Amino acid sequence: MALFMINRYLGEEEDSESSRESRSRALLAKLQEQVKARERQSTSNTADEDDEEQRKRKREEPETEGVQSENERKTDLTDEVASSAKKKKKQKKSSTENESVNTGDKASDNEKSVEIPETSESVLEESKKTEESVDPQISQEPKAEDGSSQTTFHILGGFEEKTVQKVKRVLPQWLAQPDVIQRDIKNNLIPISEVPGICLTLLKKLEANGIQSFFPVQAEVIPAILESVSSGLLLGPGGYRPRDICVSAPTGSGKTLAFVIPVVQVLSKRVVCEVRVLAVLPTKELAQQVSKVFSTYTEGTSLKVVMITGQKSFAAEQTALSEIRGGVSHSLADIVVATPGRLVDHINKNSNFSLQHLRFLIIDEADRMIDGMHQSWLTQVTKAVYRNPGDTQTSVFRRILPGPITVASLSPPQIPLQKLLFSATLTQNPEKLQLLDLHQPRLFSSTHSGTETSTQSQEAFNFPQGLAEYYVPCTLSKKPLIILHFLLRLKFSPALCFTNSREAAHRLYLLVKLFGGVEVAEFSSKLNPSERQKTLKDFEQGKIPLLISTDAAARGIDINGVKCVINYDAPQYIRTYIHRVGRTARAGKAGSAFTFLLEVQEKCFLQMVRDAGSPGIQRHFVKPQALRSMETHYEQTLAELGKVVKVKAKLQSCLRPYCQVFQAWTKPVPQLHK
Ligand SMILES: Nc1ncnc2c1ncn2[C@@H]1O[C@H](COP(=O)(O)OP(=O)(O)OP(=O)(O)O)[C@@H](O)[C@H]1O
Repeated sequence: MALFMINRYLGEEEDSESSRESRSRALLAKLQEQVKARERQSTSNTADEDDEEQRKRKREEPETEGVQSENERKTDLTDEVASSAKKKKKQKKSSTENESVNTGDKASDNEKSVEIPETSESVLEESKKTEESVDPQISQEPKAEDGSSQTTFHILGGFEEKTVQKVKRVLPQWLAQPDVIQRDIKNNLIPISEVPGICLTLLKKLEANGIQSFFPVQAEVIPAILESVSSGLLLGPGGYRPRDICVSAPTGSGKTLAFVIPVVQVLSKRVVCEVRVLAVLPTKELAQQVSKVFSTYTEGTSLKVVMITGQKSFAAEQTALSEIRGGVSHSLADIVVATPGRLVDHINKNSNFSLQHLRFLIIDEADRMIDGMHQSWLTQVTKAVYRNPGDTQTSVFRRILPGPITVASLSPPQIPLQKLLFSATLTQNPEKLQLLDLHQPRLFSSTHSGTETSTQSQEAFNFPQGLAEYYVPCTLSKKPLIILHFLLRLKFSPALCFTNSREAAHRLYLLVKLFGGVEVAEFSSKLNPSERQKTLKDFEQGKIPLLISTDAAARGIDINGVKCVINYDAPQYIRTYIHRVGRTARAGKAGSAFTFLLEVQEKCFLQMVRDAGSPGIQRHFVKPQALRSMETHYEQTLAELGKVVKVKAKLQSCLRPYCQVFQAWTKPVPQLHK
């Protein structure tokens, strides 16, 4: 017996007219009977309503001239069937109040299925469909009077409307149930002496640097890292592998010290200088910042911190990393702070740079570092860590890639590699985290709704406790005026203002400078590293009350005393927003963030911020009268700016050929090979 019967639709011409006619009539008669029977059953009220509806529909249908055609009569009948279906649906609805959305949708599908069809064939098909969905009893009946089965066409690839069920996120246990870190810094300070395991030397250093108490993230994470080295400080028993640690805590909550303190303490017991800590950060500025903190806490010890970010020449970095003594390379660095690009360069081109003794791999701004994984820096690091040296036999230990545990794999002792991840916006995307190849990770997070989050479609993040968020409804032309109003009238300074591009930052910088009355500087990748460093220093020291920046200063940069962050251009991504506004309200202090929004941006932006778990963003409206007195001068400044920009553009086009010649001159001469 055939499993499927396939009926081919042969078109109207192919079908015999008479048999088709008789079949139609038979079925319609049957349907008519059933409809009447159902009508009798239904309550008079509902019948009245539906009749009225039907009459309305009929009135709406275009009047056809002449005698009513066969098709129209059939359509009327089909409508009757539909109306009876509706009645049944209404009855059902009233009886079961809490019917699911799906049921409702099916019913609406039924309604759709009785829309006026064009051919008699489709009339039959449609009426049959209606019957099937309305009443199973009726659906069994469409058979011709002679008892022969009906020809049915199964429409393949039809588009039925279905409500798509919202997919609930199911997070792995470690992500869904993290160790909770308190968000409120001020009320959860822990005196440094109360945190177990920290040596006296470090406690003294902390005090000397003005740290009396630990912030919540430090009080939780420092003991956890110290505990993970307790079963094998540097060299553990075979198979020993501590859990990797992930930390997701708000911006400015003190994550840097949370890894610097335990790592320095662990390393203070080392005998031979080898690269045991590698901290990878996305930008030079951040690497410099972290390197500075490491240097502060390693001062007075034999531990060496080396930064490889490309700020110095490759050769200079090579010299800082290792030296050759007695024909053998010796490491001069215990802690290496690097940017991914330069790190990969050293792994591939510097044969004396060894990561075979690496104990801690610190990935700060971890979500950003995962996104930048296209450079495959992590794969290169892992390869370098497990690269077997030539003298494997004579080596005290042999480092092999972790794999299935066997007696053989457990016997030789080896240094475990532990990953420490930090971010204010650590991703919960398991696919992305998979790239990091974490070992039994343990998460510390201040997103309290660990389990709730798992049911949300969007990730929730951490916002600093002291942050007040505002949005400023404005028009494009009024944006610069509002900035000037904030700085000149409301004295919102020091203020860090973000734009979405270098060009926008530069234009705004020129405009504010020409307007006068406020010292302003710009910060972007256009400046060279030393210029950037100087600008940040001047801003921090209060010499510049307004710094206009691209997202180059959005992440991780710790500038003391920023009172106000202004999003001149609304950020497109929630992560960018969180990092930008996180440049204020740091270390438990208060701060404000203002986001300028055009009317078209408001709805989406506010939704995005709310979905991300913002405690609340308020409206800050700037009255037009407040700006009026500045308008004339502003118009003049705009005209002046136009001239300046034109002159600059001309100069640039004139200078371009000279620049090209100069570039050609300064290009290194290719080496001639023999
Ligand atoms: N225990 C502490 N007591 C006082 N100040 C502290 C303490 N810990 C950190 N700080 C200060 O808090 C500021 C923010 O710290 P840090 O830069 O480590 O924050 P973060 O969490 O890394 O922020 P981001 O996510 O923006 O990078 C720094 O200026 C730091 O010196």
